[in-house]
Amino acid sequence: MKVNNQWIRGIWSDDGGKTVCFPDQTKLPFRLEICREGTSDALIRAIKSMQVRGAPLIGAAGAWAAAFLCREAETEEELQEGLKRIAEARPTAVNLQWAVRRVAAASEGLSGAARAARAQKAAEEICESDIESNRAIGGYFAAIIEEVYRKNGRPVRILTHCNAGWLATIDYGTALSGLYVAQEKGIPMEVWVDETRPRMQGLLTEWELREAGIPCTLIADNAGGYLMQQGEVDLVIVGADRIASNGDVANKVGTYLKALAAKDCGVPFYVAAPVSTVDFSMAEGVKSIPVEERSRSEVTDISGIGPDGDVIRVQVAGRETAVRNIAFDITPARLITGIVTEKGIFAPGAGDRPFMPAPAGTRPE
Ligand SMILES: CSC[C@H]1O[C@H](OP(=O)(O)O)[C@H](O)[C@@H]1O
Repeated sequence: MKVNNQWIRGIWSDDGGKTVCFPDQTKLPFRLEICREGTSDALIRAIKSMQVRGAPLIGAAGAWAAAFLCREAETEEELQEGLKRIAEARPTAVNLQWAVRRVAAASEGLSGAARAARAQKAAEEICESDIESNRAIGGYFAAIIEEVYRKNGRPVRILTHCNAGWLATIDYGTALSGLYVAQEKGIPMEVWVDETRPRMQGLLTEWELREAGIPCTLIADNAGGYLMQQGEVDLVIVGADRIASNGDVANKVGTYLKALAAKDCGVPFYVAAPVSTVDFSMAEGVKSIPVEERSRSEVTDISGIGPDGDVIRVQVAGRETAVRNIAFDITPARLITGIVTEKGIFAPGAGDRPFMPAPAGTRPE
């Protein structure tokens, strides 16, 4: 995306893979600071601290970390231990484990500079395919937005949770990709943006949409159900961190509650994600997908801008307060109208079994 006349991606290399650059998302939307890192350890830290975040972007950063590791490791043991540390940096987004496996497999059997070069090529391929997937996802969801616009003849009112925009990927995003494509087609929209406690990723979505000129309104997470009940939401679109084979979806905490409200109010509820977010080894998600629990400080403290314009954190709950910081929840397939992937839209809640091994010769429409 272009920001302040500068082309920026979730992560990119401008020196032939020696280092990678990425916006520090812990400073956004208050300050746009570009980080530059060239070691696997630095990228592990960036993933854990959420300087880079969002399932596909975590995968891409993990791929680059694995590529850096392939040029750092002096023994096979060091390599395998490092790959494990990268894959375990955050547990819920399956894209991370998937990307590390892809890079490791691509460079297996090679050594030295040849291994490093092949690993880097695999990381670059993962980044490029992410852009293509997201553009395709955007095309499918933009068609749904357009259908609502043609039917109602007014701006389409869309609610989204967390951030699944270009900041969560290499470019375009997943949930927001359809909005960007719809905007290119001249379809008017008005977006309700959940602030998304505790990390407030909704502020990233609001920043993205405002920079893109798409009208949006920031709301408290708990207001979404009321807006749906009052008929002020035409569509809900969210991202995903892991999708089980039956279509159960792990996404930012609060997504499940949005899906329940949408079901109760008859509002179509869509999930947008590349197929790399599907965990084909997992038959169902509600009981099986590992849900990350993060530090208490993300709940007890909140970031903001101080009087002198610096990013500061203030404490909103006491140190003696008991806290559980549950970072994701699982939405059952039965609550999901459609999962928008680069290979099409699937409705597991309506019986589609797109991620189960389809019988030979058949493919869900
Ligand atoms: C395009 S996937 C974005 C997905 O990742 C986010 O989690 P986090 O901000 O903790 O990395 C959130 O679940 C988004 O929907």
